[in-house]
Amino acid sequence: MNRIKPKKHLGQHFLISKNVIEKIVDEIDISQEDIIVEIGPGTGALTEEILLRNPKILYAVEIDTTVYPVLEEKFSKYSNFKLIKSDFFDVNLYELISDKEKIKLVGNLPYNVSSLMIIDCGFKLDILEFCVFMIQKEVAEKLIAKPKTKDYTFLSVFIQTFFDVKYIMSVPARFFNPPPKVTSAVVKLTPKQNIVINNVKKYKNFVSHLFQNRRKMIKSKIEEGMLNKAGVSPNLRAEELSVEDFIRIFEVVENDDR
Ligand SMILES: C[S@@+](CC[C@H](N)C(=O)[O-])C[C@H]1O[C@@H](n2cnc3c(N)ncnc32)[C@H](O)[C@@H]1O
Repeated sequence: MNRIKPKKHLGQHFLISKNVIEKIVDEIDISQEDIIVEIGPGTGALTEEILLRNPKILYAVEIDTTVYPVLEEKFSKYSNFKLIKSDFFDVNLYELISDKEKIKLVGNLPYNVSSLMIIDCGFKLDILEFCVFMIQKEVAEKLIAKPKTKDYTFLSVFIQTFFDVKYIMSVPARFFNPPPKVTSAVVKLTPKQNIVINNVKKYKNFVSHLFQNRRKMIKSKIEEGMLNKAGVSPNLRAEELSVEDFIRIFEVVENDDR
């Protein structure tokens, strides 16, 4: 492990606490039928614990070419370990499974792109069983934030529309090498049943638009007639709307056939 010098630009902070690693993997609740995709295995700290619990297959997607030999050597005896030598954003998860199969997506995410990776999950709802991620605590707090709080942002609404979010635990910086500047947290995201939004991309742009100039009343962005139809007061600000309000307004706007 120590042969690899951590690379800051790839967000490399390797987990060094066996206890934390075990707790994360406990959350994945691995069975022999599981298809697991790990984002950013690094030198394989989480990977090893996942493989010890014997999933059907573990795809580990890593961008850093220098860790490939380490991973290949360390896990050569595991026939269920597949290293995908790629940027996660270039991987088509749909190609890794057959009909009706689902993926447990996990990882100690690179913090510089963690929000983008989480948002990306909103576009893969139909194939995700759940996600277990280590992220910055401040991002985790956004994921669980309620309206009228400072943490309630675009990310809160977008993710809470599609996922039940569970805050598993905070993880202090000393459990990583090198220690990140911030405290971390483990979260579990489980796709909701009965999601009514079909056009996720449009919804994402819609929520993002309403959060621009978040102090402005929403009537400056959406016609009052539509807000009334959605049963939402036009004088409210985006940060005061519930997730259900966002969904209702979106549906009214979508179904407007003028
Ligand atoms: C925080 S480290 C976690 C490493 C290891 N899983 C652990 O917990 O010790 C993040 C890992 O993600 C990798 N990574 C960064 N950007 C990536 C991307 N776009 N696609 C795939 N892997 C990426 C980094 O090289 C690094 O190995």
